[in-house]
Amino acid sequence: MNKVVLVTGANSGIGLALCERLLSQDTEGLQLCLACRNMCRAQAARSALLTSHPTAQVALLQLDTSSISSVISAAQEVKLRYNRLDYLYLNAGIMPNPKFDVQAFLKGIFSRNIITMFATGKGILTQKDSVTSDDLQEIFATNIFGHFLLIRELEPILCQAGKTSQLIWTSSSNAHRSAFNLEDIQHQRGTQPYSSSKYASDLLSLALNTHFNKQGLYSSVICPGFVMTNLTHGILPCFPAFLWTLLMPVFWLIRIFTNTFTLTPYNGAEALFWLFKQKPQSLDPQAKYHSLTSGLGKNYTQPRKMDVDLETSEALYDKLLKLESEVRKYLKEKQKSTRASSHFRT
Ligand SMILES: NC(=O)C1=CN([C@@H]2O[C@H](COP(=O)(O)OP(=O)(O)OC[C@H]3O[C@@H](n4cnc5c(N)ncnc54)[C@H](OP(=O)(O)O)[C@@H]3O)[C@@H](O)[C@H]2O)C=CC1
Ligand SMILES: CC(C)CCC[C@@H](C)[C@H]1CC[C@H]2C3=C(CC[C@]12C)[C@@]1(C)CCC(=O)C[C@@H]1CC3
Repeated sequence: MNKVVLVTGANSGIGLALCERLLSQDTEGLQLCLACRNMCRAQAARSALLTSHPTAQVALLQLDTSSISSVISAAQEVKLRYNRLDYLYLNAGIMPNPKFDVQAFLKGIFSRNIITMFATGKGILTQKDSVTSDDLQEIFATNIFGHFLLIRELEPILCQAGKTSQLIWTSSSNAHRSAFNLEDIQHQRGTQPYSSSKYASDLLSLALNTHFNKQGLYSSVICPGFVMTNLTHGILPCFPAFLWTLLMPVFWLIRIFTNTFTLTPYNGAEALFWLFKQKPQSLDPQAKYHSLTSGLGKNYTQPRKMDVDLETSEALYDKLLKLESEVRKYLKEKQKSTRASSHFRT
């Protein structure tokens, strides 16, 4: 039986690099499913993967993690197509409207915190969030809640007797407890919705382990390091892509001091790929697995304890369950009113 691997946000960056790496190690024994919001970009990614691995099984799935109805129909489709799901990579993520604080950056360069600043981006980035058509904060909906709903919908194939499945979150070193507030889990009020959403994924992963390990479902969190992708290019919009490339020698230099500058999607996918090869029972639920690249360009994975606790993770889990039931109620009402309006039209 081939293992089924589903990757969200698989059409570019770290997600696509992971798919490439998975197929490079095992073309025959895998059924890869690229879950993407844009089917043209998904098709292009599939073609690229099939060019280097012509015999691979690569399927596409339309999934917009920021949309409740899209998540629910995508999950239905997965359950129809597959009777097992061995790995679910929760990788799709956004950091829209980032604001880079040049002053704080320059101050950071001449401070003791320079390494932390380069490793985590702490203190130099803020974002402006928006609201989705489901009335959720967009970053929260895309990076965490859509994925939570997906897991809940896929429970029947993720938790099967006698089998284990793995959930693997692409989190970030930018996840900070200080950006997260249990009273405002969507981060409606602050200026760091990205950091808050990533910290929430760290907490949620811990809670999922508490609730699902007995049923054979395990959750882990990774940090890809600082990788040049569409997401990071958006941070300095005045910088065209070629200028980022010109900065590469500077980044290689910085890498000597902080091995978190993985820089390429291939390197950033190291921990995602490493987790694929591990026994889930051997993993630490309180660790974040970091993709790291040494000054000489060698990739490796290192676990580091997360700043999370069981009590907060449980509290977040309860809030997400509550939001889930509200959202389902809202969806039912929306469907009822669309049915009624189409009835009147006919
Ligand atoms: N690059 C970095 O330095 C770091 C990245 N990360 C995380 O890594 C993950 C991958 O990002 P990265 O590869 O860097 O950036 P990319 O922008 O290249 O990849 C993000 C992927 O997520 C997809 N996506 C975005 N929104 C949605 C949505 N609503 N529904 C479905 N898919 C969606 C994008 O699709 P589309 O092409 O259609 O936009 C894209 O395929 C993210 O979770 C990010 O937060 C974490 C730490 C550092
Ligand atoms: C010479 C200068 C133009 C260099 C600027 C560097 C910064 C733009 C980057 C240094 C560390 C980076 C970083 C991120 C974004 C870009 C930096 C701030 C992230 C916050 C991107 C998203 C993440 O999830 C974590 C990254 C940590 C490091």
